[in-house]
Amino acid sequence: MKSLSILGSTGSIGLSTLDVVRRHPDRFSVAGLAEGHDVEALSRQIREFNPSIVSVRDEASAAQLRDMLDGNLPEICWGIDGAARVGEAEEADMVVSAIVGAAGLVPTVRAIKAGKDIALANKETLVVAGQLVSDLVRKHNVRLLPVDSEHSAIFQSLEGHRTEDIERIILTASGGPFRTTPAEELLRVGPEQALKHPQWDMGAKITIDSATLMNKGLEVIEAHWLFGMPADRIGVVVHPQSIIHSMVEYIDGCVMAQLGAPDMRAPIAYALSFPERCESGIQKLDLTKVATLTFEEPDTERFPSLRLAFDALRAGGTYPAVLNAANEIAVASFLDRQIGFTDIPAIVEKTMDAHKPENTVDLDHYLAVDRWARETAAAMTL
Ligand SMILES: NC(=O)C1=CN([C@@H]2O[C@H](COP(=O)(O)OP(=O)(O)OC[C@H]3O[C@@H](n4cnc5c(N)ncnc54)[C@H](OP(=O)(O)O)[C@@H]3O)[C@@H](O)[C@H]2O)C=CC1
Ligand SMILES: CC(=O)[C@@H](O)[C@H](O)COP(=O)(O)O
Ligand SMILES: [Mn+2]
Repeated sequence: MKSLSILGSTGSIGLSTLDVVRRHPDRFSVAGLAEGHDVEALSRQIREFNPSIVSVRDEASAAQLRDMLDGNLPEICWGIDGAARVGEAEEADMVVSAIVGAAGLVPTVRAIKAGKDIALANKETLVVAGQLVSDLVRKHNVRLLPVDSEHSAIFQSLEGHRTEDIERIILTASGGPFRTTPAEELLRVGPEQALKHPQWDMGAKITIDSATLMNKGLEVIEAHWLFGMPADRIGVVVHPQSIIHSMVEYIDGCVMAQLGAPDMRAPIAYALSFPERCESGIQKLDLTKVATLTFEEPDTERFPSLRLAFDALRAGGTYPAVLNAANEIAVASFLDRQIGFTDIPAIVEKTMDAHKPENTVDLDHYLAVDRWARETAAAMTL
């Protein structure tokens, strides 16, 4: 039996994770749950999965939750410290890191320091503090298993192969809802159009990132830290059907790929049950129904965010943390209709230009840079 703490349990990844857990009561149990403000949803999860510790956004939400529950109460905490305590829970064998944004960094770092294996959905953790997190994973001898669909595909395509035989890794991108939208129309698109992802049903922030191609940029940086590949050996190809989840090309020209229906329960089930596999509930792939798989070059003129992420990775140091924080602020402002779609990469680029880079592996330093970039980007949204 593997006991899980799920950080971000009421979100898209959290719900898919709990669906996998529900299918395997003999295999997985829930030690802890952490989320933000959806106390109602959390109370239902507590009744079904009986965790011993939970966390919500603030003290008021904790009081609200306590009033909703009767019988055996779990320990109730709040804030980032509360989420981190859920990750550190003694009975947890593995932590599913699925809080959205850089808010997931501290709980993930503390879970690693507590010796927990990590199933990582929260890509921002590696974008902000990739060197620190990689060092801690080695130091505490824990497993960092990818949940992100592309990285799970690469992880699976690497199995049984030697690192020195890899030529490059190739991330697939759906291209998002604006793949064929002309540049001048991108000036006018709003959140309701950007939130219509062609293939995946996900939280709002990552869905906007998919529309700008920043999601792919963040994933390039995530791949760099997970698989030790330099920027020049990470490729991106647009594949609108999202059936091939990513690929590894070897030095002999052979390419290994992982295919499947676009449903996050597959990579989640793989991370939870690794090195075994378990039934995930996804639809079986019928290639005769898919019929056509197509591929295109990404357009970094219309979608500069992908280029900015490669720039940040090549520049290194604290640049990726700045890229991420400015993007989080710009995406939130776009969702609030304060700025337009094309302002998102413009704000990220200007914030990066204003940054004086530093090399650091210190958590507080990363957090200070994150705060600076948020303030700088926020001033541009007014
Ligand atoms: N969705 C997907 O298919 C994929 C997602 N990912 C990554 O996984 C992560 C989660 O994405 P997704 O599930 O879509 O996001 P959602 O917005 O759907 O869910 C986010 C979860 O995090 C919680 N949360 C947000 N802020 C805080 C906070 N400060 N403290 C505690 N909990 C918080 C939310 O709680 P509440 O809503 O109650 O506030 C919610 O449970 C992201 O990093 C994303 O990039 C990666 C690959 C695919
Ligand atoms: C499901 C998943 O892993 C997402 O990151 C997905 O890849 C987003 O699709 P895009 O390829 O459009 O960014
Ligand atoms: Mn992905």
